[in-house]
Amino acid sequence: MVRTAVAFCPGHISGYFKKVAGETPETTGSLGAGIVVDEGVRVTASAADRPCVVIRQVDGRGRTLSESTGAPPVEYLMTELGVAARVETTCHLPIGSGFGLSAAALLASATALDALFDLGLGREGVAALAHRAEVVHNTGLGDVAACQGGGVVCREGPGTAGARITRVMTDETVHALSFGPLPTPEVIGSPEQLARVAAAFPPECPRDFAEFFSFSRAFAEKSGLVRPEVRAALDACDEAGVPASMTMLGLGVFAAGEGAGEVLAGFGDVYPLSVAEEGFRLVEVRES
Ligand SMILES: Nc1ncnc2c1ncn2[C@@H]1O[C@H](COP(=O)(O)OP(=O)(O)O)[C@@H](O)[C@H]1O
Ligand SMILES: CC(C)(COP(=O)(O)O)[C@@H](O)C(=O)O
Repeated sequence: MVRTAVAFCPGHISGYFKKVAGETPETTGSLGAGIVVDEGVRVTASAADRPCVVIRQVDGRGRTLSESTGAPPVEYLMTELGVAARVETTCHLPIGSGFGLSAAALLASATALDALFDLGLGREGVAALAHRAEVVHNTGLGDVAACQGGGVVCREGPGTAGARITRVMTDETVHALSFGPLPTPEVIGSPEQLARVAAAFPPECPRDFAEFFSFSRAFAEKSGLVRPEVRAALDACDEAGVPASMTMLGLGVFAAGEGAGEVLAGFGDVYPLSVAEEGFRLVEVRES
């Protein structure tokens, strides 16, 4: 009999953020706001002789587009837990493009490993471990905290333990577009970039969806991260009166409201996304 654990975690589009450098990974993270989206990473895990991670990118119909092996942050989870498994991650959204997929892969993997090996970590233990892996590898700061639940989320403290996190639910559709990756470690590992980002940070939580967009856009403009292709798409949204900003940290744009999908379609493949109602979760444990 082979035991397989399946878990899912939604992605997170960060609209704005500010790094908080604590003494430990637990107290390190970011403040900021973003949208937890219904697409993310699905993980299947089964015991193996040695740790192995397979990353699969699929199209809208679930057909495999590419497959690669090895993901240091996910392997770190297994080292820390002292377990060995074959972990397969599947996602449709592009990796490295500001959709928080490293955090989603970590939360879904830790959830699946917890169930597979009966480790008793629970939601808080899973989130704490995933956050540590993310911070240690510089692949993100606030996405794990955000993906503990759904909604338009504002984080007023770093990390997953005790930070004030508020969520606003909405049935709006968000349209997102990616021109390619913007490697997270390059930005959050650079003191100059972080200083600009910190100076651009709006210190309040947005009251509603519209304010989330205006705060995000003001941040994007001041952050110095907008590149020409992103600028062209933002300009087109402005002309059409569509609220839009840049996916942090990726070379992409997200927009909402009437006409958002049509305007972005002029620039590439658009992902229509719903705001997620809940965060990471175990899907099933099956024996076959
Ligand atoms: N779907 C995934 N499955 C496994 N590992 C992933 C996945 N997405 C990201 N990662 C890990 O995170 C690293 C990229 O992190 P990052 O640039 O922060 O991506 P993102 O912006 O999508 O969160 C990858 O090199 C890989 O190690
Ligand atoms: C913006 C970012 C630092 C990285 O996000 P991503 O590239 O999606 O991993 C995020 O973790 C945050 O703190 O808001």
